[in-house]
Amino acid sequence: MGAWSTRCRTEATWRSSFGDFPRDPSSRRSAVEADAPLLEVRGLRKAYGTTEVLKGVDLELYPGEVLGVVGASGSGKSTLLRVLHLDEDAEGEYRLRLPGLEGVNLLALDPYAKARVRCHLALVHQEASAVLRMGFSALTNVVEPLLLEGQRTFSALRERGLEALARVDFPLDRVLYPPRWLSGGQRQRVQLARALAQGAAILLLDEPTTGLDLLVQATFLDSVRRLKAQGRFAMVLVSHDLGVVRAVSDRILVLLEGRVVEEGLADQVLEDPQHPYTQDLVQARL
Ligand SMILES: Nc1ncnc2c1ncn2[C@@H]1O[C@H](COP(=O)(O)OP(=O)(O)OP(=O)(O)O)[C@@H](O)[C@H]1O
Repeated sequence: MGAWSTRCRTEATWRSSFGDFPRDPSSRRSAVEADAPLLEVRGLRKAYGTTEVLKGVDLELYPGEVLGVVGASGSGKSTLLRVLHLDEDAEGEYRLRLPGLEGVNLLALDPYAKARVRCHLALVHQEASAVLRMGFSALTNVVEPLLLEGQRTFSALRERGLEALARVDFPLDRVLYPPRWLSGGQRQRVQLARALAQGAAILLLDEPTTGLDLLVQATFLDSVRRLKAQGRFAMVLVSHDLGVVRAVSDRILVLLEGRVVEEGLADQVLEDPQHPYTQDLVQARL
């Protein structure tokens, strides 16, 4: 089997291959050394026509950490997430330190191989319709990755979906509602539950709290923090809101016109910003 043909190991396939799914996800990633990046990007370039939007971005994401990405409107944050989710072609190197993918530059894979790798990556998008099927129920949306993997036992799918939804505090009396009947916060929880059911290693969050009222934002961020504490995912969080980024991020990366201009521990970047743009950003928030 070529490296590119690696399959995601959701709970269902894990059980059939290895017995009980490990409850502590860190044991599931024992192949990943704690001090080595889970995700590594080098010299990432992305252009639309003649306009270069990402101009040589380097970044690392370590197991269990949350990397916050901030920057001005148009600096390339969402483009970066789309490239990380393998939705866009780009130049450079992008590696995931996961079994079967060591040494593989994901940007060089063909579309079919990218689709297989994508099951390690999950998106939570400001616009739920970018991730969810708005006409299907919340529960169907959550178990869809398992269906695509070949799971057909209704009771097992239902149990797995309900478990994922409960884990992110989704109201279980609404699991049969389609997303268009749900509130913004509930839609974001469905996306989180889907990522859990999928067994993704990396969660990519694009402005996940934009448009939510403050209380809903706070409870959503609590769920994200809990998933982080449980070591469920490593996460890249894009937000224009420094408060949101500070609430959950271990490190922060600042993008300006497609380049990383500052990077460091969250407290360090926010309390002692070095680049004039970051200084303005922090100042503007005070
Ligand atoms: N599909 C596309 N075709 C052409 N240009 C695009 C496309 N997608 C994004 N761009 C351009 O790339 C640049 C970066 O866009 P991107 O959405 O990544 O920025 P951003 O930092 O996420 O901005 P915002 O905070 O406003 O969402 C913008 O100038 C945008 O117009």
